Amino acid sequence: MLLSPDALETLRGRLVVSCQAYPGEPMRDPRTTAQVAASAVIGGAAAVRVQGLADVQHTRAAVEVPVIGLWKDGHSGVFITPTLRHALAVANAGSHVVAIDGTRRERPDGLSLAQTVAGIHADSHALAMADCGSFQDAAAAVEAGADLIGTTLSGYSGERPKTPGPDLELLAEIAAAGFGVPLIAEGRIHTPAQARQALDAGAFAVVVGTAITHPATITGWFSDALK
Ligand SMILES: CC(=O)N[C@H](C=O)[C@@H](O)[C@H](O)[C@H](O)COP(=O)(O)O
Repeated sequence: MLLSPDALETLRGRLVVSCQAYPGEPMRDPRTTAQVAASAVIGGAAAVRVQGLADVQHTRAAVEVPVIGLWKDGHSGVFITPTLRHALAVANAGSHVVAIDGTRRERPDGLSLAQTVAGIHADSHALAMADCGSFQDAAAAVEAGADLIGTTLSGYSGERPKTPGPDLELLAEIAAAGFGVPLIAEGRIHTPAQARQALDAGAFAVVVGTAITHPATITGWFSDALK
C-alpha cells in the first residue's frame, strides 16, 4: 500500500488542494498541473488532488505529499472515475488515493461501489475515496469499504441543493454519524473562513480547488465585483 490508513493521519485537520484545468483551457497541461500542485505544497497543502492520468504522473514526480487522483470521463451522471477500469488506471498512474464516484447511482460498468472498491484494493496499492452527494451515499460508501468519504458531489448529483458555499449541513450530519472513516469536505469552499467552518463542522480534512487553482473563475469573481 502506497499510503497506509495510518499515514492518512498526516492529513488530519489539513488542507488538500485540487489542481484541475478543464478541457480546452489554457492551463490544461499536465506539466502546468504539476507546477500548480508544487506551488500549493509550498503554501501548506498536505496533499493534492489532480485529474487525468498524465496529471497524476507529472504531479507524483513534482511533489512529496500524497496524490489523490481521479479521471473525469464525461460531464454528467457518473463521470468521476466512473468504472473499475478507470480507477485502476488512475492507481497505476501513481495515485496514493483514487477518488471515484461514490454515489448510489448505477455505474457504467454495472459494478457496485463495493465491487469497485474491492477491485481497487485487490489490484492496486491505492486507497479509495468515495465522492458522495448525500448522507445516504456516505453511509453506503462506508458500507462498501471506502477508505475515505468526501462531500464532493453534494449539489451535483441531484440529491442536495447546490449551496453557494460548502454544504456544512451535510458535513455536520455525516460527522455526527461517526462512521469511523475520514470525512473530507470538498466543494465550493471559497474562503479561508469557510475552510475553517468545514473543519469545525467535523471534517477530517478540507479540499479546496477553484478558489486556489482556477484563475479564470477567481478573476471572474473580482471582475464581477467591479461591474
Ligand atoms: C463536481 C466536480 O466535478 N468536482 C470536481 C472534482 O474533482 C472538481 O471540478 C472540483 O473542482 C473539486 O471537487 C473541488 O471543488 P471546488 O473547485 O468547488 O473547490
